[in-house]
Amino acid sequence: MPKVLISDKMDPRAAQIFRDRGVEVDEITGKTPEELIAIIGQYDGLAIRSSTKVTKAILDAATNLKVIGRAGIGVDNVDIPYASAKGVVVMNTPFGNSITTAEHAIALMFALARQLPEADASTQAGKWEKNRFMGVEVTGKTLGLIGAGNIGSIVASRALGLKMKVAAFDPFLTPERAIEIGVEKVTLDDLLAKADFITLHTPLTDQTRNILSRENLAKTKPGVRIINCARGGLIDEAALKEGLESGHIAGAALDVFAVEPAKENPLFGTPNFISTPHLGASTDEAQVNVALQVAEQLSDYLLEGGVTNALNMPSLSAEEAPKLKPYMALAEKLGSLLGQLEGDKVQGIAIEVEGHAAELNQKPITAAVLAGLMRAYSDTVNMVNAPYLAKERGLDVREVRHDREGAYQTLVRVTVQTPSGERSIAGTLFGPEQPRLVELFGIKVEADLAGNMLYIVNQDAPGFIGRIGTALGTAEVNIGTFHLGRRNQGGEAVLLLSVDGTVTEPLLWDICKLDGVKTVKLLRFG
Ligand SMILES: NC(=O)c1ccc[n+]([C@@H]2O[C@H](COP(=O)([O-])OP(=O)(O)OC[C@H]3O[C@@H](n4cnc5c(N)ncnc54)[C@H](O)[C@@H]3O)[C@@H](O)[C@H]2O)c1
Ligand SMILES: O=C(O)[C@H](O)COP(=O)(O)O
Repeated sequence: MPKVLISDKMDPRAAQIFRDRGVEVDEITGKTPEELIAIIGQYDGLAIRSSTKVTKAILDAATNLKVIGRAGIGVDNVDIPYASAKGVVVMNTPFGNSITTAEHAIALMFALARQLPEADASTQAGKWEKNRFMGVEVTGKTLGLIGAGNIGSIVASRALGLKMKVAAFDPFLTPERAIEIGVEKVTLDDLLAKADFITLHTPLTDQTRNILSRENLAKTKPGVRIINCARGGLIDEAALKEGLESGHIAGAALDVFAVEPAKENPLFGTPNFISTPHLGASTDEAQVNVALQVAEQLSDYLLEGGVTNALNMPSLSAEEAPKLKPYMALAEKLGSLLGQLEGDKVQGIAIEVEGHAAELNQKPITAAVLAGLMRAYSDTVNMVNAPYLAKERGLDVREVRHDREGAYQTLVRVTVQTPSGERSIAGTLFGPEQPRLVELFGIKVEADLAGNMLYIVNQDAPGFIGRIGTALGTAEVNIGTFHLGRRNQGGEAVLLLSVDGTVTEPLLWDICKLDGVKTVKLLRFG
């Protein structure tokens, strides 16, 4: 039974789903990194929100970890490149809290427009300062949206409902999508110049870090009000404070901070500044959504191999996973055969699919070929990290999908480029889940790739098979299966034998010395 740790506070329904699906679950929240390191080794899955920082040290200690699920959107608390290198899938729940966060941004916009927190504090202090709190209407004002993805577009729809104009800066927003969501697509400078309110909805990346820098804040319209419910680090907090103090910025509301938890922050106490403690996703509805989703996603992966909303692996629905499973087994075996025969000589690889295989998601097939190939020289490689390791090695990977009907109902062909030229092998599925090699370097064969096998290239000649049988028999090595193929009569032939018992180095040498033998190699398949 796989075992999952929930390490951040989550709706209790998450734990219930794990149990109902047959996954053991522990809820241990509020641990220090050291405490987490001490226990993480026993878990196959980790369910988190934003508090748990999944660092290199945690991942190094997580020797059984297969998947991390973020009940929420932002995954900047997870070292994704390192998780990928370790073969750990990282998933999030990209839509579960979008409405809630968009509503928080709108709430903060109103709080700024009418100075609600200050008015509340003053009233409850018995001051009744009716003339102090003069607000602004939002109707007819321009809302500048930085980032028009899931949350940004929901904010836009709410703002349009409030009769605001919405101008959006988002380099990835197409003109068609801008029309669809009713916003004007503008440059950042345009937005800064015309927005009465600015709201941020981008992830924190190298491009967005400090997007509201001192220089850009200076370009904003006098009296602008700024809202950030996305990520700390998008705004220069010191420059924001100065802008508020000078009056150029009429108000700012931050839900997120450069350093969290923000126990101390230079902005605290600044006039017209409102803060909430990263509450964007904190509604009953959103927390139920993300908790249920993360528990289902992690269970799907751990129990069935289904991959949803992964950030470092192609998606694979729980429905698709069983169809792809035999193909991934075939692909892994083909990759493994080439890895064992060609090893680190491989410079490029092409994975072609035809027939039934061409109707499926090709990414997992490719990942399985790469994992099999690279396992020849790395035992930590798996389907998650194989594409990354291949890229790191500078391996040129090509995927080809053929519509044509070939001799087989379904076929996966793998061709590697090596300094001595191209080498190609192909496999199919028999009946309907049995991986079978059907072509080996241009020679038709029909072989299961399983257990210990001997690969022998020889000159086709009478009596050769008898001599191999005698050599193995003398060494008390039993032949399990026997597959033979040849280019033409008397030409090059390939022999694939599955063997029981140990094939020693001296035995390999004895076979090597037999008349007509060109190559002998011991292969192992899992
Ligand atoms: N405060 C909270 O509790 C809370 C809750 C949920 C999400 N978030 C955060 O909100 C942010 C947005 O979430 P989302 O679901 O809308 O993400 P999303 O991926 O759907 O949208 C992000 C948008 O930012 C755009 N973008 C990327 N780089 C940009 C750049 N350089 N300039 C302008 N736009 C750029 C993208 O094109 C995309 O449209 C994320 O950072 C997420 O972590 C915060
Ligand atoms: O990215 C998110 O989903 C939000 O930042 C929510 O974070 P939380 O789950 O810690 O509230």
